[in-house]
Amino acid sequence: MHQPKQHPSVAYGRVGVLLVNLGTPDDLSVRSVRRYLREFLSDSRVVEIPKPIWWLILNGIVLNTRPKKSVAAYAKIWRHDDQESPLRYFTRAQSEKLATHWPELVVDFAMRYGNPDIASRLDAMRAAGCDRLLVVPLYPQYSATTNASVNDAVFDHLKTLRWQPTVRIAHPWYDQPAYIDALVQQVHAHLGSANPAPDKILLSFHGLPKRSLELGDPYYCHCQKTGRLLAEALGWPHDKVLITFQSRFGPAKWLEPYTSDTLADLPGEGVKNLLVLTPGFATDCLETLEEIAMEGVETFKAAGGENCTVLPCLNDSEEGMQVLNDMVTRELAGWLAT
Ligand SMILES: C=CC1=C(C)c2cc3[nH]c(cc4nc(cc5[nH]c(cc1n2)c(C)c5CCC(=O)O)C(CCC(=O)O)=C4C)c(C)c3C=C
Ligand SMILES: [Fe+2]
Ligand SMILES: [Fe+2]
Repeated sequence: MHQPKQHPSVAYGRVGVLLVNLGTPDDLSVRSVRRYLREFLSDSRVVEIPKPIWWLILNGIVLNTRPKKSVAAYAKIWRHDDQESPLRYFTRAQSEKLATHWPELVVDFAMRYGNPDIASRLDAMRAAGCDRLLVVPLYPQYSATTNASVNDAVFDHLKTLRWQPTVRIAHPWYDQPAYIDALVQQVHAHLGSANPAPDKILLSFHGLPKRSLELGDPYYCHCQKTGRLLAEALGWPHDKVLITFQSRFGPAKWLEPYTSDTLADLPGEGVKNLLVLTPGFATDCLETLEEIAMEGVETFKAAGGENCTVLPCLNDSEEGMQVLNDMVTRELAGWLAT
C-alpha cells in the first residue's frame, strides 16, 4: 500500500534559549589548550590581520609558545573537583538555574570555541522540538569580536538546515537597569563590610585593538556607558569610578588605559584601597581569576597599594540570575504572547 511520506518526526512548538559563552579548553593538557587557541585565534572576527600573514605568525610562533604558558595560567584557577574551567562551570550553572526558573523553555549552553559546540547544541534543541530559538551571546557589551562571531557560527550552522527555527539574538544589556542594579547590589554588599572603605572603584573590561573602535565597534562606548550608569546609580563622582582595559594581546595598540598600568600607578597617586569589578565578563574565567584577582592584585600591592578587593563576576549568583531572567523576559515577550 502506498505510504504517505512521513513528516520529519520533529516535535515542534517549543521555545529554546541557548546561552553562548566564549569557550575554554577541555582540560589542562597543552594539546587541548592549543586546539582551543587555534580555533579562537583563527576566527577573522577576533584577529583582523590579513590571513596569510597571520597564519604564519599563528602557526609559526603563537601556537608553539602560548599554549604552555596558558596551561600554567589555567592550572592556577582550574576547578579540579568539577573537572572543568571556571568559565564553563559558571556558564553551565547559569544555564541550569535559568532552566529551573523557566520550566516551559528548553535551556542549554554552548561555547563559541571548543565544547559543547554551537552546532551540536542547535541540533539538540531542534530535536527537542524548538522551532523558536533565543540565542544569548553572554556579553553585556557588544563587540564584533564576540557577539558577531557567535552570530556567524549560529547562522553558519543554520545554513545546513532545511527547517530552520525562528531565531532571535539577545540584545546586549550594558545599560539595562537590571544589570546596573545587580552591580550596585554587589558593590553595596561589599561596602557594608569593607574596612577601610575603598578610595576608588576600578572597572576592568576585556580590551580590544584600538583599531576596532576606529572602525566602528561600539564596545568601547558600551563599556563607558556601563561605567557612567554605575557611577550615577552609586551616587559616586565620575572620577572615583575608573574604567580600564585588560588582557592585551600582541604588539598593536589596544583600548586604553590598560588595567595593569593603572594598577601600578594608583598607589603613587594616593589610592591605597581599591575595589575592582570586571563587569564585562558574565562569568569568572582566566581573565578575571588569574589576570586580575591574582596578577593584578599583586601589581597593585607591589606598587604600594594596601587593600585590593576583586568582586566575583555576577555568575549564577542571585543578582546574576536576575539579570539573565530579566533579559529573557524582555526578549521573549513577543513570542510568549502568541
Ligand atoms: C587576540 C585577540 C583577542 C580579542 C580581540 C579578544 C576579545 C575578547 N575576549 C573576551 C573574553 C575572553 N577572552 C578570554 C581569553 C582570551 N582572549 C584572547 C584574545 C582576544 N580576546 C586570548 C588569546 C585568550 C586566551 C587566554 C590565554 O590563553 O592566555 C577569556 C577567558 C577564557 C577562559 O577559558 O577562561 C574570556 C572570557 C571578550 C569579552 C572580548 C571582547 C570584548
Ligand atoms: Fe579575549
Ligand atoms: Fe589574560
